[in-house]
Amino acid sequence: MAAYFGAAGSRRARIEQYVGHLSTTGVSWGLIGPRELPRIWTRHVLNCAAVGELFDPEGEQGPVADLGSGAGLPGLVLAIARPDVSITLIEPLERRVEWLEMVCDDLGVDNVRVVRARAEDLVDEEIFSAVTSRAVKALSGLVPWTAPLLSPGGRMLAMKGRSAEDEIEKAGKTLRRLRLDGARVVTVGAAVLAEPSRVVVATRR
Ligand SMILES: C[S@@+](CC[C@H](N)C(=O)[O-])C[C@H]1O[C@@H](n2cnc3c(N)ncnc32)[C@H](O)[C@@H]1O
Repeated sequence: MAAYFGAAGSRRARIEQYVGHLSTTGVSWGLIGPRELPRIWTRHVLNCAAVGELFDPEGEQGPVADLGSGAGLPGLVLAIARPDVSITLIEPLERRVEWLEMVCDDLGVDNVRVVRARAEDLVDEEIFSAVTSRAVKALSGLVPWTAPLLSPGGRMLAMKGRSAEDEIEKAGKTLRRLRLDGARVVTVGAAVLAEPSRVVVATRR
């Protein structure tokens, strides 16, 4: 955990506070299943924090969006781990947005914005240097939501499981049509996690 949140200090305190919210109101509001609680750190928090290994260590070029953020995974975890990066959490469901706003307020994070919207409704309104996502849609459906939100040179960072390579193959035409180049699977978190995270990375031409 120290690798992403420090051994002590505000990032460490905030991530513990966030896990406190996830394990209480996160469950009672239906954002996370009670059966996830025993593995909340490994399978959710650290697994998501590992995506930050793909951010520029000197700071991202522009703001980052997390598409379909749900309970803030991975977006809010990344915002806590990387207070130097501005992160917009995009989520269409009112109740989830309300929970995210409540939690962000309580944590006192000032690098996070919560936007209630469907990704496809933000086209031509918002541009980001990276767009993260986890468990939102298969890649062939996710690419049309992600690509229009990226600046030239911006990167899609889509967390995926074992199906990642398959999904890249199936989305080949869509990736080319929407000018996302070099789609590949990158493994992150190997030094911290027994099961490292897998991220599909592609760059907007
Ligand atoms: C399975 S949940 C995953 C939530 C979170 N990323 C996680 O890994 O726990 C999928 C999320 O995508 C959101 N979503 C569905 N359609 C969307 C759209 N068109 N644009 C943005 N988000 C959407 C849902 O409301 C939901 O919160």
